Order: sequence, then structure tokens, then C-alpha cells
Amino acid sequence: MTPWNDNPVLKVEHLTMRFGGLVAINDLSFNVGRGDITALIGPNGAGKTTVFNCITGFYKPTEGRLVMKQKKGDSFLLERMPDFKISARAKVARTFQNIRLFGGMTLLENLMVAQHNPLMLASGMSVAGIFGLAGYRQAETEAIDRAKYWLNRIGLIARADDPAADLPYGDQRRLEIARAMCTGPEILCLDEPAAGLNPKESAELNALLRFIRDEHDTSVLLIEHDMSVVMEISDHVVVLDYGEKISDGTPEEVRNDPAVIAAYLGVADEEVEVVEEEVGL
Ligand SMILES: Nc1ncnc2c1ncn2[C@@H]1O[C@H](COP(=O)(O)OP(=O)(O)OP(=O)(O)O)[C@@H](O)[C@H]1O
Repeated sequence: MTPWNDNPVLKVEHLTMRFGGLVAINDLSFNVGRGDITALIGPNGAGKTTVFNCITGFYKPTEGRLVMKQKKGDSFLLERMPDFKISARAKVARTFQNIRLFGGMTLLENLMVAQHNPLMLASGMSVAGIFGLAGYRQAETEAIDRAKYWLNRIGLIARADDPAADLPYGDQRRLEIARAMCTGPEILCLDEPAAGLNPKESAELNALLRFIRDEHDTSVLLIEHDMSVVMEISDHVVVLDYGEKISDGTPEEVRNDPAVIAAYLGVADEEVEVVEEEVGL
């Protein structure tokens, strides 16, 4: 019962990332199931962000392959591509631990910037845009429609013309995800999307991620420390510790895996029961 191995959208194969003498990721392999929400979890410093940085082209892995297969069958070796092609051609989008919106721009403008590439192409690198030719006007209308669609989805259409910096924190988080969705990704990589959210904002985030998976046929890979979010929305959980995979399965399977409990408690596997008793788990 490992459906993520049947037709994965991304195969991480023997990934290793060294920084000088430090081995941040060591021979890591796992699959991201097509149409799944996959969570990458692990204690601080386990290597989760490094995996994201390899997938999205910020780092070139020391060893290993990252094989992305799109719905229509096109395959890409992400470790061989520059980061702008990973987002534009392979269709991998990402958000960061810290919010990176353009605070002085309106919500609508933030979502339009995300569609800069197709708009530039439609403009013939500006000529068609300057003269307002039909092909460009159509691309621009589509981009605005897409931006409005996502603003509606996240319940912020009424604030389309407000500066993004004026939004409460939870709304800014969802606006970032909407911006990533405007690029039409096949995989959406989210680095700690629930960090700093209150319970109501967390519930809104969960609903948005389920909607993206179910209605937009987009696979989601997320790093998350909030276990309630991980357990509630993930189809598949991969657990890292010191750059190695220590568990891989359904939320229920990893929750009960002694190796995972040991890693989070910071003790050896065989000491788990003793420590659990001591702390009243
Ligand atoms: N650019 C870099 N240069 C040197 N070491 C790095 C670099 N990036 C990450 N590391 C190291 O790699 C290891 C894994 O870090 P990483 O940020 O991937 O962990 P993480 O699981 O995302 O942690 P956290 O949950 O705290 O965000 C750490 O020891 C970190 O110091």
C-alpha cells in the first residue's frame, strides 16, 4: 500500500548534498505521489530546506537525481536545470519560510507579477504589448482573470487593490500560495506554510491546500513543523533526521514509528519507552 510509488510526479533518487565537510543530505530517496499532499518532516537541521533548495535549483546536488514527470508525460532532470527553467518549464513552484510578497504592491499586482513570463512572451518582448495587439490583450485578460480567480478562492477579492503589506499574517501566507498557483505549477513546494498561524488561519490553510490538491490536480510537497497540520492533510509523510530518511509512510504509520518518536525526543530508539513514560506520553 504505497500508492506514491505507482506514478510519482517526482522521484528523489540517492540525493546527497555536502557543504564542505558537512553532509546535509545523505543518499536520500523518496517519491512524491501524483496528486498527493506529501509532508517532509524532521527535527531542526534535519535537511528539509536543503532538499527543497535542491528540488527548486537553489543548490546543485553533490550527487543524485531528481526526476520530475509531468501529467502529459514530459520528464525533466531537475538537477541539470537552472532554477528559472525549473519553475517555467518543469512547473515547480515554491514559497519560503519567510513571507516574500511585494509589500508595497497591491494584491492583484502581486498575482500579475507571478505571470510575468507568459505575458512577456505574448508581448513579443514588449512590441505587441506597446501597440496593444490582440494576442497580448488576450493574454493580459487571461492573467487578470486567473489572478481574480485565486483572490476569490482565498477570500480576498474585496482587497484586490490594497497593498499586500496591509494584510494580516495568515492572509499574506495564503496570498503567497495563490501567487505560486498563478504560475500553473504541477508541484507546489511550501516551506512551513503554517508557521505563526493561529488555529483559524491554520484551518483556512488546510482547506486551501486540499482544494489545490483536489480541484487543481496539483501535487503538494510541504515542510511543516505543525504536526496537527501534517497529520490532518497529508497523504504521505517522509521523515528526515541528520540528512537521512528514517521513516516513510502514511501519517498513521509514521506517527507510530519508534524511530520517529526517538528522533523527535532526541533519544536512542531503545530508550523511547522509558522517556515516553517519564514525560507522560
Ligand atoms: N548553504 C549552506 N552552507 C553550509 N551549511 C548549510 C547550508 N545550508 C544548510 N546547511 C546545513 O545543512 C544542515 C541542514 O539544514 P536545513 O536548513 O536543510 O535543515 P532543516 O531541516 O530545514 O532545518 P529547520 O527545520 O531548522 O529549518 C544544517 O546543519 C545546516 O546548518
